[in-house]
Amino acid sequence: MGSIFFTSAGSNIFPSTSSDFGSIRINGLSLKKGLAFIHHKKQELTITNVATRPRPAVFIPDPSLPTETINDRKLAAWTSIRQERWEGELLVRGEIPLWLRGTYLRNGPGQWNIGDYHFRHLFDGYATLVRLHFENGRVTAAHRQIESEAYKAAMKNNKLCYREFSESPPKPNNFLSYVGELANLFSGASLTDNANTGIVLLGDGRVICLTETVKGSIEINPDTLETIGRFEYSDTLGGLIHSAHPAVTESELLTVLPDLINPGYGVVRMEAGTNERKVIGRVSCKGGLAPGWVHSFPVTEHYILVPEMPLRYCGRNLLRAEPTPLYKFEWLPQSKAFMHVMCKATGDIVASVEVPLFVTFHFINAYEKKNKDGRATAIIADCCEHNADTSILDKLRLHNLRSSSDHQDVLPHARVGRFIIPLDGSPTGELKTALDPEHHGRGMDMCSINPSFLGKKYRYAYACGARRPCNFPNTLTKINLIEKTAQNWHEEGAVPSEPFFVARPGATAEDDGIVISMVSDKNGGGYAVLLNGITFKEIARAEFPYGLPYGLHGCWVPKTG
Ligand SMILES: CC(=O)/C=C/C=C(C)/C=C/C1=C(C)CCCC1(C)C
Ligand SMILES: CC(/C=C/C=O)=C\C=C\C=O
Ligand SMILES: [Fe+2]
Repeated sequence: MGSIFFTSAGSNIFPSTSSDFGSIRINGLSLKKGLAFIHHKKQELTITNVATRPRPAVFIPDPSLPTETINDRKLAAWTSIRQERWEGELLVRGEIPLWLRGTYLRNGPGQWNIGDYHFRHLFDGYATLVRLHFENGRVTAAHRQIESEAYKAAMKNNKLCYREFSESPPKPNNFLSYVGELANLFSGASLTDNANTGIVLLGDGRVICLTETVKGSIEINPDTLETIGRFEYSDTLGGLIHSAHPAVTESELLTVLPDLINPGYGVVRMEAGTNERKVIGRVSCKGGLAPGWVHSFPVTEHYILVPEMPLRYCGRNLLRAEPTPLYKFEWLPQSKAFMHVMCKATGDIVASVEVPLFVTFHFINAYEKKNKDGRATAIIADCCEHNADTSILDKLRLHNLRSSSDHQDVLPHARVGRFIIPLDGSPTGELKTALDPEHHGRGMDMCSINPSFLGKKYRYAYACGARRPCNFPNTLTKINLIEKTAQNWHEEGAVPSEPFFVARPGATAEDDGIVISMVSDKNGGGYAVLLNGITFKEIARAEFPYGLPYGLHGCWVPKTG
């Protein structure tokens, strides 16, 4: 697959690709080779390339391009991107604050097919990056595929070549090749590097896309979205899997590496400006013979928390080529659930407590509860908790996302789960419901906070909630964890992605900023919505000339100078 720029092609512009991604067709205009910048004016667009601007044109989406139509509702969210890359200026409705200067980057699975072969799970898709650049109240946008080895090999060979979240290349047909497969699995050679989940700005300015395989750490250029290459860890720690959500600050990156051979979890720190992870400590599994799934983990000012979910890695399922109900995992309630607390400075485990069974992808935040002498007596850790029910994983199969109608209320219930982990040697911790889940429609995932409050006592969380009936979270919700209330944003038939908080420079109030979310609308279109962080009311939307697939997580690269 060649790189895709818009090229002139008579009166229509097609991406210069031989693939069948489809195309955005712009009539009545011929552009020189290069990136197109598009300014909308209602239905009319002005297209400019770098050399000649502005020239009027009308954007006509190709009606033959697929979007999912369910009961008259078209939704791009669960449909693969239609071309490998695009760049242009968006039509802004409303007013974007002038202080908002910088780039929002969002990662997520955006291509769920290899030719005619269709992936089954949301998490399988090849990574698509989306970029929104805010300056002077205007928004330029782009999307581009991450060129992971897994993606390039699939496109070149027209078949699946690596193990994805739920997909595996076909089973070997004889014993010898089975042994080879085993070796490839345990050396990591057959694992995907499709970095389709997280995206972080390191303290040194590098931007890294992540998935749960260590090899799937890929550096990208935040301006062009170009894949720079694999982020090579310079240490000799190895490790095949890690959390998709490291805790990143200006000075360091902390992450957890589940260890399947010697069941437990390694906790490491990588100083900004280096590629070297150093071990902080290790915690052994308390229940079961395999570690629990660690999609994310919470940190406080002085501690790293390692969650041990009863949804555990399963050696048997890892080896299977065909999918199992819980993919690479198994639900082992008898193995119980634990929270481990590790001191950041020493690596010592200061608490390892049994907690009620839980299922979470995303921890929201955590902080230390202190007594009047300033000593930490407990840790409070909040997460998007799926009521200890693993069925959410099945609901995220593309077939389910594409086929349920709006009227079927099939999204399992979720809540803000609050762990209270005592530091006084008690053997158990608590798991409570932080606020009445009715306030957010009993849907809860894809959370963010004001990043300055990471690890500190905080009041506000932003997340996707539900307006029922629905089959997927369909609201943006601002949770006040002190008042135990929520404010919700909803647009009928639309699917918003993770609300991402950007603080106003100089702000002192926790919620003084804006919240960005990318929305797939019911007509097959898409836009970025901006909400005022305080009022949680919409202040602007920037419309794409096409609908984007659903994405997972974002990061913010501020414009300096
Ligand atoms: C998108 C998301 O939230 C999670 C993605 C997780 C992935 C791609 C996990 C991949 C894995 C394998 C390919 C084999 C080993 C286990 C595991 C890390 C689950
Ligand atoms: C999209 C999602 C859950 C939605 C359910 O409420 C989870 C995504 C996990 C990976 O980042
Ligand atoms: Fe995630």
